[in-house]
Amino acid sequence: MDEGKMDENEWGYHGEGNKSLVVAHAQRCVVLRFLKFPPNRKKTSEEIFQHLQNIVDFGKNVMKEFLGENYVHCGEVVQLPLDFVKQLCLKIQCERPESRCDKDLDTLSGYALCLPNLARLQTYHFAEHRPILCVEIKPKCGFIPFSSDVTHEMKHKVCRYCMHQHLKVATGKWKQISKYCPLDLYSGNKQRMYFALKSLLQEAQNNLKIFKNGELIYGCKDARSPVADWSELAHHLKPFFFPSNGLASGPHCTRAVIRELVRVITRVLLSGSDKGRAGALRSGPGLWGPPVCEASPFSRSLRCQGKNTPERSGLPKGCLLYKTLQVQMLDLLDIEGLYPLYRRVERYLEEFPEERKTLQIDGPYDEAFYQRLLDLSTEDDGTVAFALTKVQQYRVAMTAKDCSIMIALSPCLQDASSDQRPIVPSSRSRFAFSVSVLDLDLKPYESIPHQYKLDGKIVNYYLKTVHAKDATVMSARFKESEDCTLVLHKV
Ligand SMILES: O=P(O)(O)O[C@@H]1[C@@H](OP(=O)(O)O)[C@H](OP(=O)(O)O)[C@H](O)[C@H](OP(=O)(O)O)[C@H]1OP(=O)(O)O
Ligand SMILES: Nc1ncnc2c1ncn2[C@@H]1O[C@H](COP(=O)(O)OP(=O)(O)OP(=O)(O)O)[C@@H](O)[C@H]1O
Repeated sequence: MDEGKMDENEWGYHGEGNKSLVVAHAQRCVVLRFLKFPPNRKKTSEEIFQHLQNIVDFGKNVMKEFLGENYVHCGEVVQLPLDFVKQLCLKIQCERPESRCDKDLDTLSGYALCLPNLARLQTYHFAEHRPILCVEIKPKCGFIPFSSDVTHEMKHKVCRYCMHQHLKVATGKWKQISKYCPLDLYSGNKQRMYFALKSLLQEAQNNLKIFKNGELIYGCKDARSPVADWSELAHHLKPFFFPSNGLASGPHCTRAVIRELVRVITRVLLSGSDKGRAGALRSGPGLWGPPVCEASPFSRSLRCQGKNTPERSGLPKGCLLYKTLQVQMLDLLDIEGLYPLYRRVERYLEEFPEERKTLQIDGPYDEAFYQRLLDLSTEDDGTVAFALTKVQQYRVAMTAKDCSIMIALSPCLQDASSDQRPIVPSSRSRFAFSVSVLDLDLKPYESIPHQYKLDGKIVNYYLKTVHAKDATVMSARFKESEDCTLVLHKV
């Protein structure tokens, strides 16, 4: 990219989250990722450069080690002409969802991250001419805390995502409770994964997006987004999954196309032999939480039908979901056990503020930082060193709980042999695919008190409202509900 000759007309709005905004180049397979800030909390250019460089270093030295070379794209920090950034910001403003406009794109520093456009496969510089389908999933936390520091029994039964759903609906973030439960997706059991993916398709929230040739075709921007339209989605997907047609339109076609999509995504998620050192994190079997979340409609249904609890995670060790889960499980103590350790570090820093640098709270995220993350001991010897290791592990775990997985699928000819990428078959076609992770920005040290408060809020809300109601009406209602008999298809 020639940073000297930037033209805002060559770039278009691609998407954004809470902390960054992404624009994509119209022809080349690159995106620019800018930081966003609340209007009156601007940072200096130097701070922004350092923040972006930390993101790159953390990706290179930590996440690539844990998740594997091929899944992680760190990109590079680029300096752009300020005029270009200002014009670009004006150009894209009208496309931003209202709910994200509480923060402004950083137009003052001129710094951004330049990354491959993961919605258009991994060819870094030039767009492929083949059509490309890309599914982005933000799977969230895939396990139930196993820490003995957990004080609310409910946290050992219902996963954080399922509990949080109720608070999110109550505060108007989303309109309805999703049937998606991360534990189903991370189960490695094809039927549970199938159910999880279909639930995401029914209620995408910010956990699922689908792009066709780099354009968003499915997924909601905020609670005001129109309801998901499967027939429209199937219309987009039909040429990918049933290229030679022969399938009439209508509900039957829609179901068939969605089924194919879910099967292909399940297969891709279970694939992978990429190397990574997440295995170094594997904790003993006793440390694994229960394999199901009691709030998942899938497991409720099994219980209702008198069937056994599904087995523990059957994810293949090479797959990205497995590795991501291992990193998430660096949260060994749960926020309840971690918070007092954070306070210990805080007290130390209050006394010795100059030590913040030595403790690598704000980086550098180098090899030494990575090595310290591998110490999984939970024996507290009362030292600041122990507290710091757990704090840093927690931050990394939280990062893995909030990252997204991008799956890019490109149809390939039956006899294609030149394609170096792995292939996934569907009933009527085959796809070259790639899997990547995005949003691997290390969670800030400062967010720990917020996490602590939010955790209490989520659990208390769930206990007060949902569970109390559950206890009285749920058992009766569920017996009558059609949810009780899930139809399990062969996958
Ligand atoms: O706390 P959670 O689980 O709600 O996660 C936040 C996400 O909400 P979600 O529940 O996925 O809708 C939230 O996503 P949205 O802004 O709601 O799309 C952010 O990803 C936030 O991370 P950060 O503060 O921007 O670094 C996320 O905060 P972290 O907890 O990961 O710091
Ligand atoms: N390299 C990339 N290629 C293609 N699309 C990308 C890339 N990076 C980000 N995106 C898109 O931009 C969106 C926002 O990016 P990202 O998730 O990194 O933002 P964020 O503000 O850090 O998120 P969060 O709200 O989780 O903090 C993503 O959901 C994804 O659709």
